[in-house]
Amino acid sequence: MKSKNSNSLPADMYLFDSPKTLQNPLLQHRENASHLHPSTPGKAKMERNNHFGDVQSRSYNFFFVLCVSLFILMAGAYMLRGENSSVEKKFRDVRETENAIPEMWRSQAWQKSVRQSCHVKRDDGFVVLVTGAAGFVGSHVAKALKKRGDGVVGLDNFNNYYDPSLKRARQSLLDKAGVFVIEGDINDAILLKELFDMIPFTHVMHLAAQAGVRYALENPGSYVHSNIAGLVTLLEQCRKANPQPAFVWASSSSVYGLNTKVPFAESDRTDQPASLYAATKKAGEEFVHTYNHIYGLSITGLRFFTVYGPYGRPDMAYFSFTQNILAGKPITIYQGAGKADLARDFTFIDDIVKGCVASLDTAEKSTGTGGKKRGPAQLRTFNLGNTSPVTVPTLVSILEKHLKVKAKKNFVKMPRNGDVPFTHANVTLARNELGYNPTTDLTSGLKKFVKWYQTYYEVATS
Ligand SMILES: O=C(O)[C@H]1O[C@H](OP(=O)(O)OP(=O)(O)OC[C@H]2O[C@@H](n3ccc(=O)[nH]c3=O)[C@H](O)[C@@H]2O)[C@H](O)[C@@H](O)[C@@H]1O
Repeated sequence: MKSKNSNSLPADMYLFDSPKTLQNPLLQHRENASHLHPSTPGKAKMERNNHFGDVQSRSYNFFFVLCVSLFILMAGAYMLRGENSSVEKKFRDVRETENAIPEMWRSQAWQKSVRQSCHVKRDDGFVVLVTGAAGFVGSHVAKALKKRGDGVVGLDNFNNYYDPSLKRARQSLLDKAGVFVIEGDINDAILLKELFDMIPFTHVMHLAAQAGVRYALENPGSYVHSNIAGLVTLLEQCRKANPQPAFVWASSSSVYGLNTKVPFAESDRTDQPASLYAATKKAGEEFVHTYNHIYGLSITGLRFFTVYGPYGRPDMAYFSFTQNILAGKPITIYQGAGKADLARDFTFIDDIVKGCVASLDTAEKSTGTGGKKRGPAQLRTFNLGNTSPVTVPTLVSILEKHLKVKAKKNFVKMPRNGDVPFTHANVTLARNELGYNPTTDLTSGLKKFVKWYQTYYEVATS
C-alpha cells in the first residue's frame, strides 16, 4: 500500500521539487524579458543609429522597469494584505466562536464580580482559579475553598456533554456561596491572559476536562480539544504568569489501563491506556512534566478513582442506574471474561475534596518568573481512591436497597469500549504526604447520593 502510494506520488512531487519550478518566477520573467527585449533586432538598431532613439530607449527601459516594479510591489502588497486579513479573520472567528461576548470581559461589572470572588478572607489564604467549576468535582472543591476563606473564581464552558441544567444548578449554588463562575473555555488564551493580568492567582485547580470513558468512541475530538489542547493553553498561561501559580490538576485512575498489578500504585505502568480518554489523561501527565521541567511550574496530578456523590455526573453508572431503576427501565451490567464481575474503587466526593484541598495546601510555590525557571520545582502524582473495590452488581444491590425498587438487570459481555475490568487504589503516598484518609464506604456514600437525587428531582418517596 505504502509503496503503491509512494509510486503514485513522485510524479507530482518531482514536478513540485524540480529545479525548474524552484526557480524564482520573477527571475524567470526577467530572464525571459531580457531575451525578448534587449536583443531584439529593432532595439539594437535604435541604440546604434539615433541619439533621440537612445534617450527614447532609456526612457522606455526606465518605464518598463518602473511598471514591472510597481506591478510587483502592488501584487506583493495585495498578497500580504490578503494573508493578513485572512489571519485576522481567523482570529476574529476564533474569538467570536469561543466567546460570543468578549466585550463583557472588560465591563466593570464583570471585573467587579471576578475581584469580589477572588477576595481572600483568611490569613495567608489562597487565590485559586478553579477550572471546570460548574462540573461535579469542580463545584464541590470551589465551594469548600470559598467556605474556608480562600479567594476563588471558577471557569467553565458549560458544554452539553450532559444536561447543562445540572451545571447551572451547581453554578447557582456557587453563586450563593460567593463564587463567580466565568463562562469561558480553557482553550481561550485571550480570556486566560485577561484573567491572569487582573488576578495574581496563587493556585490553579484544573478540573475542567472531557470526562467519560465510553464517549471517547463517539467524539474523540472533544477529548483532544479539552484534555490536550485546553490543558496546554492553560499551562502556557500559567508559565507566563507572574507570579506563576502552583498547578493541581485531575488525572484519572484510567491511566493504569491494562495494568494488572493490584492495588494500583503511582509507580506502576501507565503506558497501556485502554481508552482514548485514558490516553489523553496520560498525555496530560507528560505535558505537565515538561512544564515543570522547563518553566519551574509546581505540579500536582491527582488520579481520581470513579468519584460519585450528590450533584454527580449523569453519564456515570451509579447515576444512570438510579434514573433507570426509578423509571422502571432495564439497566445493562457489563461482565468481563468468563462472566467475571467488573469492579471499581468507587470514591465519595467528600473524600476527594479533602484530597484536592490537601494537595493545594501542600503544594510548593512554582520557581519560575517571567516565563523562566529559577530552580527545580515540585512534581507530584497521587492516587485518590477509596482502597476497597466493589463489584458493579453489588453497587446495583446497594442502590436497590436505598431506592426500595428492584432493578431490571441485563448482563452483557463488556464491549470493547475502553472499559477496564477493575480498579483498586493504593493511597499510601497520598496518606503520607497529604494526610489523605478516605472515610466513606459505598453504602453510606450512595445513601447520601440517593437522598440528594430524590430531593433534586423531586422523587416521591414512600
Ligand atoms: O476513575 C476514573 O478514572 C474514571 O471513573 C469513571 O469511569 P468508570 O470507572 O468507567 O465509571 P462508570 O462509567 O460509572 O462505570 C462504572 C462501572 O460500571 C460499569 N457499567 C457502566 C455503564 C453501564 O451501563 N453498565 C455498566 O456495567 C462500567 O463497566 C464500570 O465497570 C469516570 O466516568 C471517568 O471520567 C473517570 O476518569
